[in-house]
Amino acid sequence: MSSSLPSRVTLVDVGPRDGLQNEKQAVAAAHKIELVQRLQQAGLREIEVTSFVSPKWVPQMADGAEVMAGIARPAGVRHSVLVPNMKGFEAALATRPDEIVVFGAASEAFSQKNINCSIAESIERFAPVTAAAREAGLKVRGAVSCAVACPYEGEIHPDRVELVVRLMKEIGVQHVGIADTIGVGTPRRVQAAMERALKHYPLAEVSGHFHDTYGQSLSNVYACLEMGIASFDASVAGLGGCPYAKGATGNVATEDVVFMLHGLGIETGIDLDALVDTAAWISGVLGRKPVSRVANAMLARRAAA
Ligand SMILES: CC(C)(COP(=O)([O-])OP(=O)([O-])OC[C@H]1O[C@@H](n2cnc3c(N)ncnc32)[C@H](O)[C@@H]1OP(=O)([O-])[O-])[C@@H](O)C(=O)NCCC(=O)NCCSC(=O)C[C@@](C)(O)CC(=O)[O-]
Repeated sequence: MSSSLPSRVTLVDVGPRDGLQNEKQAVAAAHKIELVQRLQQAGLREIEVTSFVSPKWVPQMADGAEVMAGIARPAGVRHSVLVPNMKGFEAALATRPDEIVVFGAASEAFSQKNINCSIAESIERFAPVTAAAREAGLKVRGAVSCAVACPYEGEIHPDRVELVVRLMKEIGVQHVGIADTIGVGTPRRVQAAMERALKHYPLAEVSGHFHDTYGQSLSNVYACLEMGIASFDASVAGLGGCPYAKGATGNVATEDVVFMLHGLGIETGIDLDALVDTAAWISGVLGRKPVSRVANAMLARRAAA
């Protein structure tokens, strides 16, 4: 374990994709485009914009091409999109993402529910996608869902995380994101999963993706910082959930992570006030308050001033 924490951390805001994919109400493409714009203005340099999946499975992401076409593409900001297969890749490629994300799972049952195939079949699908993306000059990230536990199978052993990580490495995936899909992970269990990823990928190419269902996500981010991991997914206003993990709440809120990191003296390049404005804005669009403790605290303090 590293003795000092990283001096700089990269946050990937997954709010436009993971955050909105599970919304019951229709969210206009124009609002998604504005969300990306506001995140960029708040200093986010990595944004997961949308996914190119079946609109029958995830209707909320059916406007991926429109959203990608509508966003500004300033230099220095990386825009990623989720891709499950070659059909998704071809649609994604036409929108010029900087990065694609193939998404597998350490649980067979979740793989079947989420992408309608086994883990082995998913790797077979990801192999040509990864090769084509790299050929096109795009970076390929891999997400490993259910790295701690699965909503259908229960606890997942780190051996199973390592297996998927190794298979992703073998097909040329360049980065792995270790995901606690249902947010039951606690620091030592998350570290155990991360250790397996670090057997196959360097520190700079491993990230954490923690849902906050049981309120553990910030502790898990901290546990990973102690290992030297310096990249995390987070979702503005704590938006989100996965349609195939019922009851799972959103990712750790970006504002909460930024507040903790800045408190630790770790740079993010993110303007917390502007981020809180964004959290308030998108929550207003959705007709509710942000889930983020930091956003609510800062908004209450502003209102009282
Ligand atoms: C993977 C599939 C497509 C397989 O779905 P399938 O039904 O097995 O696919 P298929 O190849 O048999 O095709 C069936 C139909 O889907 C169409 N199709 C096939 N592929 C595509 C595509 N890419 N885009 C658009 N359409 C597509 C295809 O053209 C055909 O259309 P039809 O002839 O019936 O009209 C489906 O299961 C799916 O779309 N699943 C969506 C899963 C998803 O988006 N889940 C949420 C994201 S993952 C997540 O949130 C977890 C993560 C990453 O955040 C980390 C964590 O926290 O765990």
